[in-house]
Amino acid sequence: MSEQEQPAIHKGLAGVVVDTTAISSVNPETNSLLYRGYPVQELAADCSFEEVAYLLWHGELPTDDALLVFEATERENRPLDPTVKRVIDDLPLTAHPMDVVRTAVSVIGADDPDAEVSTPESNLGKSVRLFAQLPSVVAYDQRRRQGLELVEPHEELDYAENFLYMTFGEVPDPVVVDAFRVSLILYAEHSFNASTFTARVIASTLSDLYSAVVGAVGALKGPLHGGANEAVMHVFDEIGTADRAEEWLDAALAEKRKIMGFGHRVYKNGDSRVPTMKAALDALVEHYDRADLLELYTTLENAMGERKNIKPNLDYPSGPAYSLMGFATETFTPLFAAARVTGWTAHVMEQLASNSLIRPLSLYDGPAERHL
Ligand SMILES: CC(=O)SCCNC(=O)CCNC(=O)[C@H](O)C(C)(C)COP(=O)(O)OP(=O)(O)OC[C@H]1O[C@@H](n2cnc3c(N)ncnc32)[C@H](O)[C@@H]1OP(=O)(O)O
Ligand SMILES: O=C([O-])CC(=O)C(=O)O
Repeated sequence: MSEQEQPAIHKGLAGVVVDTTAISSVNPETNSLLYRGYPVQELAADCSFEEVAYLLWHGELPTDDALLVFEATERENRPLDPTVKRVIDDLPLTAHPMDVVRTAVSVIGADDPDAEVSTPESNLGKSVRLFAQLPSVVAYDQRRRQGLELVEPHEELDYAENFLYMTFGEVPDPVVVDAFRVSLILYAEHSFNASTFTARVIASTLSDLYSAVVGAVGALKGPLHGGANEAVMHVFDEIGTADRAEEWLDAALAEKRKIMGFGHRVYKNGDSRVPTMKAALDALVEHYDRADLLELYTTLENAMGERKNIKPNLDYPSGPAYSLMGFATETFTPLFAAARVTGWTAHVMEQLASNSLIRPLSLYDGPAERHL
């Protein structure tokens, strides 16, 4: 390219279509999200999280027989290897829980003698193993921070029930289990978001699946992406009560702060997943009798609409929902990671099935050539 020709720069890759995908379709025009063609709202209403994971990986919902086999495999894979437990135990409590998840995925990978085998069957096996073990990692980390013993997985419980059981030592009310199941389904997949794209970049070098997931966890941690669900709760704590929300927002906007849980790179008119998660939050608010929390939620949402016309994203209702369920705030993004590992690994396998090294160009704007 000559010096005169100035290529278009797509900062943040905004608006750039880099590849095709058959896994999900995010449609801001119709405000819809489809997983393998199915509206996510229908999946959230009728499916278990196991069925949705199977759909993302295989392209079709499981038959009854296939589901039984898949559920049995997931349950067998839940217990953590002693090496993984030991490494978690050795990590300081000052480490963020996302650092624990990132390290645990790395150790699970390093412990796998087939880590370097990259056939579709082997990668599917690794995906199921990570899917089954991340709840054990996340639940154990929350418990150890509270000085509690690890709760071993319960093989008669489904994924969502068992996750809550391992975290809290009991299966909560069905209202809570259902809200949790819905959140996992909504968080599972969202096309070429930053963490999934990170996983695809790593996979495109023909690195292993575990490395791709480690990178994705790192990308998800940031507050402009998955870290926002944790950050929303810090905002709620900072504001305190609904009557202080408008004043807080005006001050935050005056300081040019980004308001966590609002805005989206693709949806500019509202996130398709929010109404479903908001309904789950409403059910939790009623169950726990926390109208005060809902008042704060609504006041801030309305004020943000009036001031900036910016709508909430999925992290806005998920943060307070996870808080009501009893999760520690710093555990919210690990919950997102546990759900999104389904989408990440589906994308790694899709990338590998039709690979091209991901390597964009940049426009140099440093010093002109010079010599010593
Ligand atoms: C599940 C998920 O990962 S969803 C995303 C979770 N992240 C968050 O909630 C963090 C808060 N939100 C944001 O920072 C942004 O909305 C992002 C990063 C998600 C999307 O950003 P972009 O697509 O790059 O939007 P962009 O930054 O161009 O915003 C356009 C305008 O809206 C403003 N804006 C966007 N989001 C916000 C926000 N949350 N608070 C305040 N202003 C905002 C920007 O400041 C910008 O204003 P300007 O034109 O006056 O400079
Ligand atoms: O799509 C995005 O950019 C972020 C998002 O909502 C997600 O990953 O769920």
